[in-house]
Amino acid sequence: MRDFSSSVPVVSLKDVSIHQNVQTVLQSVSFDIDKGEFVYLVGRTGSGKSSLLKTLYADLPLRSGMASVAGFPIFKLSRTQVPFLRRKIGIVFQDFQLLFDRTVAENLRFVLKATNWKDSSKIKQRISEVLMQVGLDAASNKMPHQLSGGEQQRVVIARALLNDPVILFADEPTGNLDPEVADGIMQLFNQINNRGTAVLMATHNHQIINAYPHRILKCDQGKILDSAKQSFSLKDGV
Ligand SMILES: Nc1ncnc2c1ncn2[C@@H]1O[C@H](COP(=O)(O)OP(=O)(O)OP(=O)(O)O)[C@@H](O)[C@H]1O
Repeated sequence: MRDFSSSVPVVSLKDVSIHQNVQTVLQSVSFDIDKGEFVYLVGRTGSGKSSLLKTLYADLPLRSGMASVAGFPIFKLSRTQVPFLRRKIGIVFQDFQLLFDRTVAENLRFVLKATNWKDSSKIKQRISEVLMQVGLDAASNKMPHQLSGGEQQRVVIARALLNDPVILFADEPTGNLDPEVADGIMQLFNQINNRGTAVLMATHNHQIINAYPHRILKCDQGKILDSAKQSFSLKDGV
């Protein structure tokens, strides 16, 4: 069992409400995620998983409650602060969102340049490190369409790792993949987690949760249930 007691949580929510326009999607949300923790986010379609994740990476404004992510207070976070928050976190979506007219290396270089990396030898080295980490060191000069779906997802994960994030937010990262490919991606997330990066992953995939058990947060009727505090059934709405 790892000791998380001495560290400040990488995510801390106290009495937060999650909104989509005028709709309140989740209320009275309070939980912490510690450094290096792996947490699943489950719940039926429309229960608020993506809205919660979007709030945490400042794509949806937080309008009530106290929350910090990677050391940033995100209540009314100003637009100018968002890029600084995003440098401390990694985001992985189900649909890969790579730039399809550029090579893998150029996709990664684009992000490093946008986050103020200047030294071209350091850029090259970092690209090679993250591609190695996701098992794609030979794919640097390939175009995304020359890669399989699983490989494209690995590039997206490599991209999320570029700035050495304290937490990865992943929204259904295995949703479009075959079971074996999804399993490989899960193993990769676990390796990344074992190196100390926290993970919050929204998923509907029961098999994955059973194969790789971790703490579970469940969006349920406008509230969050936390497996660290109470037991609940996964059958309904995962
Ligand atoms: N862009 C949007 N504008 C307005 N309402 C939205 C928007 N996106 C989601 N919603 C609403 O917010 C609620 C929560 O949706 P959300 O996408 O967070 O659920 P989810 O649990 O991620 O669902 P899924 O498993 O299908 O991805 C739903 O009622 C949905 O209709």
